Amino acid sequence: MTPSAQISAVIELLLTIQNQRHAPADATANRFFRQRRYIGGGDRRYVSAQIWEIMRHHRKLQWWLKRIGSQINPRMMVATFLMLSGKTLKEVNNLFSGERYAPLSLTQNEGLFLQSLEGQELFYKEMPKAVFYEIPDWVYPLFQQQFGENIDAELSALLEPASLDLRVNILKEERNNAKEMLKQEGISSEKMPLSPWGLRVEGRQSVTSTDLFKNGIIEIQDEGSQLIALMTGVTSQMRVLDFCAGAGGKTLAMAMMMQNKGQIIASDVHNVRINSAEKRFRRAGVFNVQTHLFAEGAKWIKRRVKTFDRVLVDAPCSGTGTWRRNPDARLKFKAIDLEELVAKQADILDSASKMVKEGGRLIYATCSLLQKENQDQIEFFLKAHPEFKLVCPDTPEKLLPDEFYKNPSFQLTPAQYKTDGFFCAVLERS
Ligand SMILES: C[S@@+](CC[C@H](N)C(=O)[O-])C[C@H]1O[C@@H](n2cnc3c(N)ncnc32)[C@H](O)[C@@H]1O
Repeated sequence: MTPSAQISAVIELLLTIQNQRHAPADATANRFFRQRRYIGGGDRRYVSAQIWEIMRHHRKLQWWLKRIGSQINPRMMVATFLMLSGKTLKEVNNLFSGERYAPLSLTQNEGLFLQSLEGQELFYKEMPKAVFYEIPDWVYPLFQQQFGENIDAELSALLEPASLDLRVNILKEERNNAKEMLKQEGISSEKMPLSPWGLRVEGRQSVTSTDLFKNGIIEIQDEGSQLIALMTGVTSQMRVLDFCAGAGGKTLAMAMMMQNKGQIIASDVHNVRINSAEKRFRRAGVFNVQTHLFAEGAKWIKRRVKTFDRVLVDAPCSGTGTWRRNPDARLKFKAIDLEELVAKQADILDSASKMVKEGGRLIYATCSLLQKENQDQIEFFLKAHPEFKLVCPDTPEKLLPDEFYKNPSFQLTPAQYKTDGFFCAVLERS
């Protein structure tokens, strides 16, 4: 593709993402490229990288367009992004050439608007902080409350691209060997500082095409997510319920901790997720897990009251802790979504807690950075359930780093731990 045709594709994809507001941007992008097989690998990478950057600076680009008095549309978003990334008006004019496969030529007005951006950068000192950090206005005070004077460091880290984290499946291979095998497949990695199973990959690599991945020796899993599995303290004698198992990321890690023994039930309300979890269990050689799909009005819970040693609630949440990976999610998040999520989490916690046997543990986790979904949720639960109390993790063999044994809960943040943002609390039924 010519550079102009690439820019045309960026504009078209941005428009498609905007028109499909309810779909995640990466899913829309994948569909977009599948329907345009003529876009080769190199062009696809270029277009994806540009879209990713535009999504990461969406609020700032809109702010600039308003400031110069221009219409806000995908074409001007892209042109503005090019100008603020260091291109001159002449270079942008050349890209918007109006020739075959190129974007239409810039109108006189568009040219004037863009001219006023010459010499400017994406960041501007007068920008409100919420714009600067790409946070919805209503969320910014919640982060202020959460982070206090660390807010700038935390929100800057939330703007950085996330690392690619892997968990080695020690049912199949030791971490050192997996690291070597990965290297032989051309992928360098480092041992993670916190998880005993983790490898952090340098740069952007396609690990899913490696033999290690295909043979279930590695899984993609953020270090914070691995720590949540560790906080459950599951062992091979236990009966465990993963109440919101989704596609089974934490179930897999717990099955490994249990050395494929004991019993895990992985439940969820979404069939598609359970199906993909089952495929992952097979690939990982995990056979101590059964799946369960929650149906409306099921008696399933009643029959299993107080029967599990450990119940993990990895609750549906705002995903604010994963905003490094999902720049479009932050643009779509509404106050009403948060209220609904908080109510749903309380409901799920209440149901799941019934299944914990006496002396057993309930582990609550989210990938949220918001107090309402985390600390407040636990406080609310404890008031309604005096039979539960917060306890420190009892993970055997010192698998967790020392600092985590001293507290019944943690809040991980990208700035502090270089993980996604995660909350986890451990509660015990007396
Ligand atoms: C954060 S995700 C779980 C991720 C998963 N544990 C993992 O590690 O890959 C939350 C899950 O909760 C499920 N969920 C939503 N409402 C639920 C409910 N009422 N009961 C059980 N699961 C629910 C969602 O379908 C989603 O898969």
